[in-house]
Amino acid sequence: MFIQSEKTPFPSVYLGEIKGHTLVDIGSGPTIYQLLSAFEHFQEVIMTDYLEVNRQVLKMCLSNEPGVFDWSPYFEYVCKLEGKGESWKVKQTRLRERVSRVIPVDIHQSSPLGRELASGSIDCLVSSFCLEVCSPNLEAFHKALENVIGLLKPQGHLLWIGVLKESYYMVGEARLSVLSITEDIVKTALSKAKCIIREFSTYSMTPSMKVGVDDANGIFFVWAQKDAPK
Ligand SMILES: C[S@@+](CC[C@H](N)C(=O)[O-])C[C@H]1O[C@@H](n2cnc3c(N)ncnc32)[C@H](O)[C@@H]1O
Repeated sequence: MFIQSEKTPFPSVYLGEIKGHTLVDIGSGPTIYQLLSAFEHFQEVIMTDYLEVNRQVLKMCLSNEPGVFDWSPYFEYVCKLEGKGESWKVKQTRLRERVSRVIPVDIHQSSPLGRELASGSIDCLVSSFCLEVCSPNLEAFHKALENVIGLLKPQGHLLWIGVLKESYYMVGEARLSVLSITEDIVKTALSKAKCIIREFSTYSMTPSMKVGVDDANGIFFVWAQKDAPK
């Protein structure tokens, strides 16, 4: 899934309001599109996934091994949006250099990154289509968000993309269940996880995007900040 335009998502990332040392992508899957703008504002980027097979694909992609998916149109498009006249190849090389590790994650553990990264140590998290897809019920979804937010420093940033009112999606012949969530559910979960919403926007699926691989209604984009302890 790739939706990025002049209006969505996260214009603040382009303005450099969100920056720091470490950016961690939670549940990266085998994809890198979700980092193409945000990574520029951090010195170290860490990608994560639950599945070893996805971590292997990412490592192959980052070391430019033959036969990996061609992300060049995505790089080209993001370079165009950023409007700096930069070559997509330069950006691609920079991303490869900036990602220091691809490590396991389990959002259902109280320390989702185990011993690799301690709670309260991260400046910014990105996560796309992971929490709602990997949580069996609402209680697990709330808890997973709390676990993930626990990784952030006080006032650390969360850049979160998810799907609204989706109950399934297809991967080949396999029909995978998704926890169907609404905008209100996302906002309540953020409040329970002691986060302040800085931006919240939604994108409705157009009829042309409804091609039978899922029953999603829309996408949400959130920029939230972990509340500092009083
Ligand atoms: C729908 S994919 C999203 C991948 C990618 N972020 C994207 O935007 O396309 C969900 C990802 O969550 C991972 N996942 C599954 N169980 C998980 C868990 N318990 N904790 C963290 N990630 C998990 C899956 O392996 C998968 O790569």
